[in-house]
Amino acid sequence: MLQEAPTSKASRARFITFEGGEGVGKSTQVKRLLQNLQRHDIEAVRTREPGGTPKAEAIRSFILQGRSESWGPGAEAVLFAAARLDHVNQLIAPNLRNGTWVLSDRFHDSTRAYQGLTGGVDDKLIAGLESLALDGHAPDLTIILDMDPEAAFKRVAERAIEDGLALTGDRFEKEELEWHKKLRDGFLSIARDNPDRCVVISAAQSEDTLEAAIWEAVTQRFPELLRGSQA
Ligand SMILES: Nc1ncnc2c1ncn2[C@@H]1O[C@H](COP(=O)(O)OP(=O)(O)O)[C@@H](O)[C@H]1O
Ligand SMILES: Cc1cn([C@H]2C[C@H](O)[C@@H](COP(=O)(O)OP(=O)(O)O)O2)c(=O)[nH]c1=O
Repeated sequence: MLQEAPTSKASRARFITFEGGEGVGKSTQVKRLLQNLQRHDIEAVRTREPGGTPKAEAIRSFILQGRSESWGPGAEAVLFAAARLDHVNQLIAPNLRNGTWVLSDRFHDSTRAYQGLTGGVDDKLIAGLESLALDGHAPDLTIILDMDPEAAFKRVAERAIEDGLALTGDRFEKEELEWHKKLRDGFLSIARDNPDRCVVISAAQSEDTLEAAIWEAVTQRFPELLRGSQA
């Protein structure tokens, strides 16, 4: 009978998540990290939350259009977890099993920060939803992009003007500045509580400088990348 070769720790596919407030540059940096990994011959995919699978994208539209707002943060935490469960089962776990690295623009820390620490949902409910939805697939590394929310909004507005785009804003982007400051503190407290998994990087730098800082954090955490040892 054929036996699967054991995957060595050095060659195991990694799951990396990006977290932080609105407009700090997560999507931009997820794309850049994907390219950097591919340049090092690492198979990788990028995805996002809420979303990543057709069912989770349906939940994303429902929430971000504001249709669940009146249900309150507890019910919204359940909806985000339902989307996550499908995302983990259908996309994240199968890719990791096949040796493909997964980069996700937001993941469970967003529920913890938005619905839990900022929205006031009980920690026990958040923890229960987390263990249900993750099913053992905690990220290997979480990059938290940190920035003063006022400066981030200014940057997004300037970029929108440069690109001739209208600023719209979804359900959460419309919250007050104080709320966004609390959210920032929430992400920083998650980083303090999970020092082995989380790295905080200042997002108040150019896209290129930030990309280099993220690459340094990723290669420090996974030195096998520089040895070119993905089996
Ligand atoms: N380091 C940066 N400096 C200046 N502008 C940036 C930087 N990173 C991203 N942007 C711009 O800010 C806006 C939000 O970036 P994005 O990557 O979509 O953020 P997020 O995914 O965190 O919401 C975009 O217009 C993007 O081009
Ligand atoms: C994954 C997740 C996202 N969210 C919120 C954060 C964002 O406001 C929104 C996702 O919208 P998105 O447009 O992806 O925001 P951003 O570009 O800032 O990442 O959903 C939660 O409140 N809880 C969650 O668990």
